[in-house]
Amino acid sequence: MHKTSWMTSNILNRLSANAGMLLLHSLWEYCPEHMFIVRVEGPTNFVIEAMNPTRQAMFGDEATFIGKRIEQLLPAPMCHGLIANLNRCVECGSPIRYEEQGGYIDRGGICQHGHWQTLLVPITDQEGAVTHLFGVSRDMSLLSEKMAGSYSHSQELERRVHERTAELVAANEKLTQLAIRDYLTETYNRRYLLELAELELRRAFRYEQSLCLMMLDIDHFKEINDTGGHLAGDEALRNVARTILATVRECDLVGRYGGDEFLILMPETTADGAKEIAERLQRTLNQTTRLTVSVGIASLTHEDRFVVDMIHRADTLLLQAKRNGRNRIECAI
Ligand SMILES: Nc1nc2c(ncn2[C@@H]2O[C@H](COP(=O)(O)OP(=O)(O)OP(=O)(O)O)[C@@H](O)[C@H]2O)c(=O)[nH]1
Repeated sequence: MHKTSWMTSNILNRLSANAGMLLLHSLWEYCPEHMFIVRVEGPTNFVIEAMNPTRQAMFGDEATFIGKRIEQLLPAPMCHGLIANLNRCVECGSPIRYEEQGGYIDRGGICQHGHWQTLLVPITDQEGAVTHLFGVSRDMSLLSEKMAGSYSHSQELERRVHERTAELVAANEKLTQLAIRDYLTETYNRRYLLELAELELRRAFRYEQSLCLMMLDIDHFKEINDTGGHLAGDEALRNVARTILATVRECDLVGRYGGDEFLILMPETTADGAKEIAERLQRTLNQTTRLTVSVGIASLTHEDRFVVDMIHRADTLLLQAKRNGRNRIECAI
């Protein structure tokens, strides 16, 4: 590291007699903070007397500065601020701290923006008059760059955590849907529908509400598979599911029971109401897909213990609808 003329300052010569000279010397030469000594020549009249290597690395060699007045070296706004602080330290005769920001010219002649936190210590002669000021400045721009770096790093981490959490939530939601939905029609699968249906049955008993279960089977579905292939059959199943979902109420539960059979559980619905819905469904399906369906509707009775009891009745009625010529609704009032 380039060494400065430690002895250029008279005041440092005086300090050299002190037992702490070695320590001060090392600090001056190797401390990463900026150090400088200003001679007080009168109010608002300050002359640079010495600068440590750290400060010279930023501003330029000592030769450029030593013996120069502050206003010869710094641009006006920065200079006025610094002189005000130097004056304040002289007047109060004790160390002061201050923070300053502003433009300066670096050792390469380039205009830079600086931000320093400075400690100014007055040095007095034997009569107690402040003859010099010793300054130690911390370059805050480096610090704020580092802080900005760590801030953006933590922001990036936070962003990734959010992203990962969103992915996990989405994956979890997908798993839940896979567990409860029929892969083809996206209506509920049989197991989940039966679980929900048991709850609805308990609720209907408890609040003495009506409850209907509709079982629906596509007529001659096998022919679609046989003539158009399984993909055409799959598409027909999806169409029927879409139509059912668009026709029933939001609180109705729709699921594929198996093959081309669907179950629709309708809370707070009488057999008449369910029949109306079934008729509407038949009409829409016939208009949009040309498919017909046979329907069996069972309504909740006091003898029912479980949903399978209702399913059994609806299934029997559905079979009856098939036997009676298909595209029919059979309902036990
Ligand atoms: N494409 C497709 N076909 C299926 C699926 N599940 C079952 N099937 C077919 O659906 C047909 C069910 O036919 P059935 O209900 O027994 O008979 P149908 O032709 O509909 O005659 P009816 O019900 O008596 O009117 C069979 O050919 C099954 O192979 C599926 O997920 N996709």
